[in-house]
Amino acid sequence: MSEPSRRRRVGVMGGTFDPIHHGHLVAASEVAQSFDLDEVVFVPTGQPWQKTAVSTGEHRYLMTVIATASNPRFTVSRVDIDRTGPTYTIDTLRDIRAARPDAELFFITGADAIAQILTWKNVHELWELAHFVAVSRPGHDLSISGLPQADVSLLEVPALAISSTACRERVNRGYPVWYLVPDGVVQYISKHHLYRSAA
Ligand SMILES: Nc1ncnc2c1ncn2[C@@H]1O[C@H](COP(=O)(O)OP(=O)(O)OP(=O)(O)O)[C@@H](O)[C@H]1O
Ligand SMILES: O=C(O)c1ccc[n+]([C@@H]2O[C@H](COP(=O)([O-])O)[C@@H](O)[C@H]2O)c1
Repeated sequence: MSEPSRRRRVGVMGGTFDPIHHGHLVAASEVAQSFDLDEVVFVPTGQPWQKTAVSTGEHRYLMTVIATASNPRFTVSRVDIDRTGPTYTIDTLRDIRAARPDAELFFITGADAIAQILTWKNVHELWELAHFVAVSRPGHDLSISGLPQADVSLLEVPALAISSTACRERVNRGYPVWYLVPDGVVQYISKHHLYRSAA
């Protein structure tokens, strides 16, 4: 008798990625290992409605492509930057599911993002579309109290105290971001003069 075929397991790493840094990449890599994922799709936000003054979607998309290019399991989706209006994860997951109807989805968030999830649009429908994996992040308590235990997992990942905000501020002050972000992203930021006038 043949074994039932295993469903493809796909991680979805949503973020503004302004810029993408090694904290994002380590989080995705650790979840891929722990949850036996076949692919992690990085999805740069289009218009993140809880943030202000972000770089253009094209800059953030291209930096994400550069940062993930060397990992054969990492891909990048344009679904959020190509959709007009504010970015909601409910739409992200519906679009990713439409493109991969047979896949089991795992949405990856940091401790700070999961703490805010009850403010997200249609939060109670999110659990039907994906399993959520909340990863540890320095400076943030990792807790899922108040969230459905069966739909959210916690994962401790190597602590990288890096944020996009700190990277932007460093560039703005003329400090290096080598080794905080991938080398190609350092060069992209320099080539396009990102983060120079406003952090
Ligand atoms: N160093 C990190 N360790 C673990 N998770 C992280 C880390 N940095 C970001 N994340 C998670 O990655 C996702 C996308 O994060 P985002 O693109 O907003 O980066 P950020 O560094 O938090 O940006 P900003 O400083 O501009 O708010 C979120 O779920 C966030 O919690
Ligand atoms: O769906 C929402 O209402 C919602 C509100 C805030 C953030 N999110 C998602 O959370 C992910 C991380 O967002 P951010 O703003 O921390 O980069 C990203 O995929 C966002 O689209 C989603």
